[in-house]
Amino acid sequence: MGICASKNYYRIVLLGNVGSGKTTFCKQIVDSYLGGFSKSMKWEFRKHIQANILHRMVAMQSFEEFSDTLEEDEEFKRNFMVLQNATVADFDYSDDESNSFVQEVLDSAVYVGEHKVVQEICNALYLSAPWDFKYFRDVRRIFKNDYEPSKEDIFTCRKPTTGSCEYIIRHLHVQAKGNKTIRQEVIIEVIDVGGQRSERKSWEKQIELADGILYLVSMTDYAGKEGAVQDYYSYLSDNDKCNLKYTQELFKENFIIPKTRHIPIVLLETKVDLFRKMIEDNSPSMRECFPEYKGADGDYETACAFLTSQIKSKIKNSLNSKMLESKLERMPILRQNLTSKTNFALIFNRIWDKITFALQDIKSIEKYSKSGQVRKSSAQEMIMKRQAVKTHRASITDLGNMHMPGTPKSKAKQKLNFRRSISVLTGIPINARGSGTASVEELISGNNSLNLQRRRDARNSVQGIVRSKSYHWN
Ligand SMILES: Nc1nc2c(ncn2[C@@H]2O[C@H](COP(=O)(O)OP(=O)(O)OP(=O)(O)O)[C@@H](O)[C@H]2O)c(=O)[nH]1
Ligand SMILES: [Mg+2]
Repeated sequence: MGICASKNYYRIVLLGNVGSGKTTFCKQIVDSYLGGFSKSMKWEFRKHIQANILHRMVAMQSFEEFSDTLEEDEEFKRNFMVLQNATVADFDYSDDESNSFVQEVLDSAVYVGEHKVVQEICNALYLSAPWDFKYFRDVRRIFKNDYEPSKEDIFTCRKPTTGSCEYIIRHLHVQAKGNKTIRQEVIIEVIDVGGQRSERKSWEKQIELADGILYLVSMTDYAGKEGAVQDYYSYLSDNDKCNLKYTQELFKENFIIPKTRHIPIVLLETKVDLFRKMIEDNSPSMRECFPEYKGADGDYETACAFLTSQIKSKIKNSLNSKMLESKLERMPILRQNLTSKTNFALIFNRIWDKITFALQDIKSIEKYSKSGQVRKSSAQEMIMKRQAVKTHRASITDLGNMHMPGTPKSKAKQKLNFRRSISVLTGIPINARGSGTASVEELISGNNSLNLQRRRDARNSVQGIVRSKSYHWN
């Protein structure tokens, strides 16, 4: 019997600094569990996507090359003025397509967006705000009368959260244990809140009602300059920052406050895709940001481990209880690119594995700490059990990869267990042969040759739409 045997309704609150990916996580939930994005939601996204691009274009005036072009190129200037009027007047340009001004704005956006000087600025700034600049590669598609945002556009669209949103889903939790596959249906309420300082007043209330916390940290925050409000969050107030120091402080605050003490916390490091690119391009290099960093340039694995230890070390130094020391040691850590079009139900199943582990573990941590002992981290326990496992990284799961820590034998076993879970979640027999065969990697990516309808049927039979109390987008 799993630990959830006596309970099947859980409230999980998503916490994390601004832009850490809380809402993106929820978009994946809507897409995989709640029937996808409705027409009205897509319409809202369309407006935000277009507005974000226009605001970016107008803000480019501060670049010298841009203002030079404005002076020299009459046509460019005329088109730019159209966009400036549209944003200054906060004109709802996508509301009435028959309006000639609407068409003018759409045409001007394509003209300016595709201009060489704009494209060059975008390329230079890309990694500072990929969620906005990515769209500049596609302005012709986006500024069209009949533009309907793709799933990828929606996952990329940035809109800061105000208030809170609840998503209630039915998830079939599948775990492979030994030779058995354990299935348990759980109803999970996922709560999304805003990360801005002005929004964080509501966190306390949400924490009080939570069974567990999924705490999100954006790995790209390592590049944020101390004290500076980064360009890419231009909507932020002076009190909000996106740099690692601030992110660490915020996590520490929430980790040590009495209200979260007895609540299990799972750490989800997000934007691994961008982080990998930034590390590989040395843009900026880890050493530039942390003089004490000893890893080689471009070494992604070492950079990941360093970042995680930075996040943990800040808390470690301010703990004064055995209970919290154990909790930190044993905190499950996950990594994921939240914008990927992977099969989110499978990813979520792995996340839920960790949450259930943490739910169960918190009780044993409390029991242990009463006797004055610190429980070893789960990885350390594993090391003791299997001498061959040499690194504490065993507790970190890179969700998007088939990253299996441990010895070749234990890896093979984990892979088999994982295949077994997937088999239940997708309805595909583990030993499927012929055209129905799909590798684990293919299943994760949702990219296999299996009949789509068959996959959909299988998914629907194990997951059910419950409801969402509200959305941000309609
Ligand atoms: N490439 C990439 N982009 C991501 C990832 N997670 C989030 N983003 C992008 O980061 C931006 C911010 O994400 P949100 O989900 O809105 O962040 P949030 O935590 O809800 O922010 P607030 O509501 O302001 O607290 C969005 O444009 C996302 O597309 C990721 O894993 N990879
Ligand atoms: Mg949000």
